[in-house]
Amino acid sequence: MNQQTPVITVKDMVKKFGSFTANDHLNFEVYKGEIFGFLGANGAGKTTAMRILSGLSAPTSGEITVGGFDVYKQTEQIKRNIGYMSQKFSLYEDMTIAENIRFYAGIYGISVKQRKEKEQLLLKKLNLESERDKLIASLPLGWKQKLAFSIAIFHDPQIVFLDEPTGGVDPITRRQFWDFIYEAAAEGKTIFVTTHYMDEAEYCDRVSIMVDGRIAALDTPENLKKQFQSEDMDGVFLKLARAAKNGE
Ligand SMILES: Nc1ncnc2c1ncn2[C@@H]1O[C@H](COP(=O)(O)OP(=O)(O)OP(=O)(O)O)[C@@H](O)[C@H]1O
Repeated sequence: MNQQTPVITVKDMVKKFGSFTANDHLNFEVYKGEIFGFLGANGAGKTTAMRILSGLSAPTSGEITVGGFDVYKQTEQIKRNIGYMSQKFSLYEDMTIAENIRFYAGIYGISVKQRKEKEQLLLKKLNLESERDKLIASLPLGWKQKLAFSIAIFHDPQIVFLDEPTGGVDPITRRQFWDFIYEAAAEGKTIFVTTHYMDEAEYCDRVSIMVDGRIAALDTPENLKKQFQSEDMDGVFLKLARAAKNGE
C-alpha cells in the first residue's frame, strides 16, 4: 500500500434531504491500494456517501474527488473508472453467467477479443468453466457474490465500491471472498467496502465508523481497539454507539 497517494479525497462533504442531514461534514482520504472499511449502524449515512462517491448522486456541498475526478462535474469519468457491487443489484438473475459478462463488457466498451480472453481467465479462476451457460438464479449465493465482484472489476477499475458484498453467507465463504479483495488490492486497486460484520472490519487497512451522519472514528483496526480499549472491533463499535446514545 502506498500511503502517499490519495485516490479519494473528501472535504466537508454534506448531503441533505430536505432539512435532514444524512452526511454531516465528512472529511477523509482513501489511498491507492488501500482496503478502506466504511462502517456504521443502519441509517448512519453510508449508502448516501457511497452513492455520491460513485457519481450516482450529487452532494449538497463539499469538495470531493474520486480517481482525480470531481463528483459534481465529472460523474461519467468517475463511473468509467470505478467498479460498484451492491448486494442487491449486481447480476441479472435471469441471464446466464456468460450473458452477464457480455452485458457488462458491452457497457464498458471492452472489445470482443478482450472480453473472450478475460472471460476465460475469470471462469477458470472461479472454477465455473462448466457453468458458463447456467442462469445466475441457479447458483449458490457465495458463487454469485464472487462472480459479481469479478464482473465489477472486469473493466479493470482503479477503485472498487462494495456495498455489503458478503451479506447472508457463511464465514468460510466470506473469508474466500476476502481473498479476492486482497488480491485486487495487491494489484493496486483501492477497495471501499461497507459491512456489518465486525470480523471483516479487522481485515481492512483502515476503518471509518459513522454515527448519525458523522464520522465518529477513523483509524487502523489496531489503533481503534487501543483507543477504545476493546479487544475487538465489536467492542469499538458498541462503545461508539453507546456514546452517541448518551449524547457524548
Ligand atoms: N432519498 C432520500 N430521501 C430522504 N431521506 C433519505 C434518502 N436516502 C437516504 N435517506 C435517509 O438518510 C439516512 C441515511 O441513509 P443511508 O441509506 O445512507 O444509511 P446507511 O448507513 O447506508 O444504512 P444501511 O446500513 O441501512 O444501508 C437515513 O435516515 C435515510 O432514511
